[in-house]
Amino acid sequence: MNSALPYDPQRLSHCAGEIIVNVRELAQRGWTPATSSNFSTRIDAGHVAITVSGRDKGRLTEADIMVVDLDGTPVATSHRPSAETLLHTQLYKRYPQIGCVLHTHSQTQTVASRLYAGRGHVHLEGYELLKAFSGNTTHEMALELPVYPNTQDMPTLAAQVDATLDQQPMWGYLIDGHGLYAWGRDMAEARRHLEAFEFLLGCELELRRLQR
Ligand SMILES: CSCCC(=O)C(=O)COP(=O)(O)O
Ligand SMILES: [Zn+2]
Repeated sequence: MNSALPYDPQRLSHCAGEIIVNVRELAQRGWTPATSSNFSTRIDAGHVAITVSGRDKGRLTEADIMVVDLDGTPVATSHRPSAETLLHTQLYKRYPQIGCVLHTHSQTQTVASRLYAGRGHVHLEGYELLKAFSGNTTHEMALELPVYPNTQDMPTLAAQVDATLDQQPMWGYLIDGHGLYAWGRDMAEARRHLEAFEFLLGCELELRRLQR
């Protein structure tokens, strides 16, 4: 380990590479329009690799990934971390086993967040794809995906997320008119959860359209 840094730079390089490759694929699907979205992976118990604020997430390079501690304070960099860093670090702080947090702004996620904001959640039931969420072994179950009001006040939003996590385990949530957060123990699991939410929200929107 480089003694000048409180984290392993090789581990940061690995995390950055993983974010770049995966986010490029998500961006190609149109899930990160207009510099939106943010992404992070855990470096170690006290440090997180996260995207720099305002960067084009479809064209990320290692220079677009920085380090914060679990309070969201930049470490050994003058870059500004994602405006939504607290929504990432609250999960790493609360769950030592969480290794990756992904936030995207696909059209499906955003439209669903608008339609279900009044209800406060999207009810997902009976889908085989519910088994994509770790811990679920059958389609014979229901999952409530929370929808929180959008705000620029991250501590308020984080407090609402924490209040839900006190009541129920979950792998993601929507923010009204904004997008989706999903997470997992590593990039593969977080991405599986993100893709499952995207697919299931698309099914719910299509069902609504057909039932009109
Ligand atoms: C232009 S998108 C508005 C901010 C946002 O919702 C987002 O996901 C990106 O913010 P960041 O600071 O992480 O670039
Ligand atoms: Zn966002």
